[in-house]
Amino acid sequence: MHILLLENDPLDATLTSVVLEKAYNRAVRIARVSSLEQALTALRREEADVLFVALQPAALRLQAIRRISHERPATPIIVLVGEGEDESAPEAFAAGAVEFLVKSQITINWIRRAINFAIHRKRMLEDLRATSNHIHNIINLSPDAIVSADARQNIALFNVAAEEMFGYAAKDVLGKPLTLLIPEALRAAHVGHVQRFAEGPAISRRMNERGELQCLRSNGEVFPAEIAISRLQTPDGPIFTAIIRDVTERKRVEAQLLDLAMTDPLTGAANRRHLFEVAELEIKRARRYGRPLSVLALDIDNFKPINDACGHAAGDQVLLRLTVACHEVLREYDMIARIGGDEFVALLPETDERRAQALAQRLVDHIAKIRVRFQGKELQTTISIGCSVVADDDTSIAEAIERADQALLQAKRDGRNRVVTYAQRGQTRAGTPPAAAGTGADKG
Ligand SMILES: Nc1nc2c(ncn2[C@@H]2O[C@H](COP(=O)(O)OP(=O)(O)OP(=O)(O)O)[C@@H](O)[C@H]2O)c(=O)[nH]1
Repeated sequence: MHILLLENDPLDATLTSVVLEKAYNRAVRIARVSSLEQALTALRREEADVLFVALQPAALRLQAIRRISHERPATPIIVLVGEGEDESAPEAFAAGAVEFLVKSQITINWIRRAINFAIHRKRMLEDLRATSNHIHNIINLSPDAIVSADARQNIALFNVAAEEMFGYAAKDVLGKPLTLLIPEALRAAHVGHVQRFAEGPAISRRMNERGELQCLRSNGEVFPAEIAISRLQTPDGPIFTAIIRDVTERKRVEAQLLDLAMTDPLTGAANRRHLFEVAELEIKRARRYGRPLSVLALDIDNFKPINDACGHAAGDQVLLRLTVACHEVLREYDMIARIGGDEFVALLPETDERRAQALAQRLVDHIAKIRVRFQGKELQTTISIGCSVVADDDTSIAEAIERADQALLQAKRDGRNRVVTYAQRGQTRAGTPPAAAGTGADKG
């Protein structure tokens, strides 16, 4: 056992040394120093198992404890004080001492127990400090924001990821209300959530069914986040810790994927799958309310020569412009889908045969007037359209599209740039002839 004794009263130093030697049957090495600097020099040369600090007056003693525990955090410090100095114990512990003895009360057993306790306690404190540093590092390594709030819902912990996510420095938000991180409109609901959680039996859970919440950055931006919270009971009341994941990017990708799954990448029109999904719902709605539903099958006339003469890129521009033209003529609740190379289908809710034919004719007329500019050239095209109405006994939209296709073929045979409507019993009925395009058509 190696003990360092920092004592500026030589007589007391001798008395303490005698007790220590007796306590350890002389199996102890005691080094005596009388000033803080000497103690530090001795400790730098050789670590002591225990350091006794018995300096007088109290201020000198306190200063020594502070400095040594700062510079030599692993050294267990036992404070020795004179009679009547008991009240200085809390200060000594706060400064870093682990044990406190009054000189006149020292006995052999007492000092042995105090040394054992001091060594043990110091080790525990060191372990605690290492664990706490470790946890602190993990918290700051986390890519998710970790934010704790005290019982009054003031921010008590704000990790590095939280600083980046919310745009605040930890020092600026510690002690501030947690609601700082919640959009104003949701603050009351949030406080309710936390209160219900505080009163409930669970110690950890996701914030709501989907664990999702809207959060607020310092620049006012609202972002979606996934949140899990836990509650820790402490003597000062509960502490709530939230792990917050910014899901903005994930949501964006999800929306993009959803969009990709529903749309044709070249034109942005709906794709076949989406058309069929929407058509199924529209058919149900039309039957339930006894409303008409029509489909148009559209195809560009002589599209191949455009591709052949001007290249595929020029053809793509025509397809794109055709889609835009459809949106210009059709109503907001109509749907236009690209189902093949230059084949489109329009789904027209609340539209009977006459109105479908009129809309189709407007589309044919509109397209005929459009000129698509491509690399200094002006491309002109026309379209042909076949119309059909969804019949009561149709099992899917495919049957109505099939009939519209037959009418479309007839339109092609009749000379293109026109509308033909499929009539019952396989008949087709021509719409407005091309010569009269743009005149006499019902404008819907
Ligand atoms: N630029 C471009 N062309 C495409 C695309 N998909 C298909 N095509 C072309 O579209 C043309 C389709 O031609 P068809 O519909 O068979 O014939 P058409 O020349 O339009 O003649 P009609 O339909 O009889 O009036 C072919 O040349 C295909 O190569 C595409 O994504 N981009």
